[in-house]
Amino acid sequence: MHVDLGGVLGATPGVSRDSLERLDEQVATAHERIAAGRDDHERGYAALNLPARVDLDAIRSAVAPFTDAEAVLTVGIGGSALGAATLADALAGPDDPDVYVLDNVDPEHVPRLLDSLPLERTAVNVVSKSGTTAETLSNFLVVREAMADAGVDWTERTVVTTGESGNLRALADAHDLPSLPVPDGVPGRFSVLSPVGLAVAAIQGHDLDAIRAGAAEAADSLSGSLFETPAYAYGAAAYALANRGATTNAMMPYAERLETFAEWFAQLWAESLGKDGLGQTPTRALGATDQHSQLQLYRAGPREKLVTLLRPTDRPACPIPETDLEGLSYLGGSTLGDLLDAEFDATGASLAASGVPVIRVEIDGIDERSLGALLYGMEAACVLYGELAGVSTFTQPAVEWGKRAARGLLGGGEFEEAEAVEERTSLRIDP
Ligand SMILES: O=P(O)(O)OC[C@H]1O[C@](O)(CO)[C@@H](O)[C@@H]1O
Repeated sequence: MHVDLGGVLGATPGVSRDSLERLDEQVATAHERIAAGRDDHERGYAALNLPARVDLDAIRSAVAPFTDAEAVLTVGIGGSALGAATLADALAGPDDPDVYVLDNVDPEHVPRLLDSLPLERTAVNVVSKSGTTAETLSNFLVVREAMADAGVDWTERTVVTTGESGNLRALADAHDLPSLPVPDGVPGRFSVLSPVGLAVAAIQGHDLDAIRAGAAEAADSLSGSLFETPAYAYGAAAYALANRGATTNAMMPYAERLETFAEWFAQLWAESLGKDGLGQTPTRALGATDQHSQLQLYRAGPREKLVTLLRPTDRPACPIPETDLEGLSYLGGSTLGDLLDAEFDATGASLAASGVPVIRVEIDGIDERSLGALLYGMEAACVLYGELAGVSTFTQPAVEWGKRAARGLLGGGEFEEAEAVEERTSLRIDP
């Protein structure tokens, strides 16, 4: 992962070179804290040890029964789905099994998806760290029943990734299902480089060692200075910009294969840093598509955005045929890759021209090694940002209120939150 901060110097809000150098003292202190957390394999920091600790052979042997699958259905939500989906969408090859994700409980979508799948040749990858998440467990019960109705033995088609306890662990043990651990001390949104994110990549036959090697390279690059560590440069600059008013971070990859990465990044950034009234709101965009929907706002709207432009430097070409169409001949003979790169550079310059802070992030290509480095790099950037902001990066207490309310509404116990839902204020306008 290569990071260019040129687009934040002199922007509004922006960060000067001097400020970055002053901030680098705090980065050195934060890095010591992160290194100490890693040395003690402390909760949260332990995620940054995964390249050295993940057992790739265990993943490969757990999914071995499924490598002939025509389809892979991941049943999980949040960190238990987005990492696997990011790797699957980025690395998908023409001969890979199709990958689907059930990370919502939509009563129309779920049965429609299940009806469309070859269930007897589908691998079900059910993932939940807690093993108690309502959406994941209810979806899995629906999937299990659909398989039974289709005469398919779900215990032959299911691999489980979960914690040491919980419903899923009990189910896996009761039916002797192939299962993988969610490593202890690793929050869901930081678990892509564990079995949580790698099981599907293993079923697809991707090079897990290359993913790990890319992540290990990024781990080795962590040092006490943002001027030597791309991940820390990104985290520190984003933090400094948020303090100066850039409270939105628009993650804009210029590659279709990285669109799901922007979703993964959104959970990482939002759930880790959104605390104590602080945080930077991640939004998702896609280059060049959203130049034609969002760019107007980015350039001429409220000055509260950082735009992160992400691209692979090595990408396929796809020649644009010569044409004599009026005003288009300039395109003939170049490639879609050239056009997309020109759009990337032009959009960066257009934002800079209107003083909007831009950070350019480049990866060598869209391959296992580059993805490993990018995912690890952004995790380390997030941990550093959290250290600088003084927030507890590895917890997400604010999500529990809604879970208790929903559980109470469905008769799953007495919860004051459920009563609060009933007592909500309404000002309903009917047609
Ligand atoms: O893996 P689990 O325990 O099912 O949780 C899924 C997701 O739900 C959250 O706990 C938020 O509700 C996320 O942090 C997590 O990634």
